[in-house]
Amino acid sequence: MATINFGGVLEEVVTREEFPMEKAREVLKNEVIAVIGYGVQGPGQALNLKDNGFNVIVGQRKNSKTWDKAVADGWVPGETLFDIEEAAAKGTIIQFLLSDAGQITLWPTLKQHLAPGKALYFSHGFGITYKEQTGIIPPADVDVILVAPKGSGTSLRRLFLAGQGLNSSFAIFQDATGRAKERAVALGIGVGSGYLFETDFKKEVFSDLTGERGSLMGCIQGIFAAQYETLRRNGHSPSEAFNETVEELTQSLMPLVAENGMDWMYANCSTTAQRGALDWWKKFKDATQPVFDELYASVAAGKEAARSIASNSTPDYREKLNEELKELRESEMWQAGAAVRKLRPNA
Ligand SMILES: NC(=O)C1=CN([C@@H]2O[C@H](COP(=O)(O)OP(=O)(O)OC[C@H]3O[C@@H](n4cnc5c(N)ncnc54)[C@H](O)[C@@H]3O)[C@@H](O)[C@H]2O)C=CC1
Ligand SMILES: CC(=O)[C@](C)(O)C(=O)O
Ligand SMILES: [Mg+2]
Ligand SMILES: [Mg+2]
Repeated sequence: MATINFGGVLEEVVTREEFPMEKAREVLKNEVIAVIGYGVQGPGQALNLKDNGFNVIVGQRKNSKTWDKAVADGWVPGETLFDIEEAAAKGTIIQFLLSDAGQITLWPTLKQHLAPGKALYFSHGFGITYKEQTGIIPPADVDVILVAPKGSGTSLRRLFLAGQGLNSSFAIFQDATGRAKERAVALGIGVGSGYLFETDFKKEVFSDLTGERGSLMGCIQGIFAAQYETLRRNGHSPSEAFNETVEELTQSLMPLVAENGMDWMYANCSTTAQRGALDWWKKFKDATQPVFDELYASVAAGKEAARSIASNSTPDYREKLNEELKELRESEMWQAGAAVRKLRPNA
């Protein structure tokens, strides 16, 4: 572990330098890693592990679109691709990467394949933390570990192919073999993480649910929609409103934030912009703080989990989500966005 100063707070993290891929391969050399589920995280983690030289198989429902996707990605039925139960039986490490709601349905079946000494791996603290709602209570003689990449499985794969990596958290819920930590860290390195920071299952799920409902996904769409509406109400064209709300942010300003922080992005804007942004950000913070506090409380009370389980367990959950995504896509703002994207010089 390396001790790093994060803004004045010292934290122990794992980097690729002190835990190189060679070491990860050594730790996992006798393991069969069974990746169960081939949705978004499944492909990213399974393909990265395979390309990094680990022994990986995929478990997926036969006669499904994702089974076909797995075949198209190079997994071979009967050799590296199996139905879920067969893969779970073969795996010594079982990466449980079904949707969080899907994990509840499969749990009674999956737990039968958790022979003593195996490791049960999650990429979210959801199933374990909200056990009253999920019923996921692992037997005491298996390791229960987590590696949660902080981003989409799609980005995990893309960044891996570009020679980069997403940061991930890792956690140990249960150490039955005495090897839980080295297994978790080796898997974290193997799936293509940048650096790894330690957490516990509860903190992982509380922060993750807050982040995706908040500034990463929910809040950002809310803020975009509000500003776009104000501009449109005041007679600005869709093109002007979209550029001033989204396109400039994603294409010009966020890359500068990613590169060197907020003050660096500000410093590369006009002094007029800097004056205004420095005056207004605190007002936005104050306006949204109560919403974030409400959100965190809802997460901590298990209400967000309940809502997610209820809506994602219905047979037509995918169609319903797609309908809502369609509504977003067809809103004027995002239709304007589609037109703007087509006009990008490299489009
Ligand atoms: N989507 C992402 O990039 C991220 C996901 N995670 C976590 O990783 C885990 C996997 O998430 P995703 O990849 O988004 O899952 P997903 O929603 O893409 O679903 C994964 C697979 O589960 C299958 N599935 C769903 N219900 C099922 C059932 N009842 N029986 C059998 N198969 C079923 C789906 O067909 C799909 O192939 C979750 O715990 C999630 O919170 C963590 C970080 C990011
Ligand atoms: C991509 C990610 O890490 C999220 C937003 O938390 C998720 O997909 O659940
Ligand atoms: Mg996340
Ligand atoms: Mg999440």
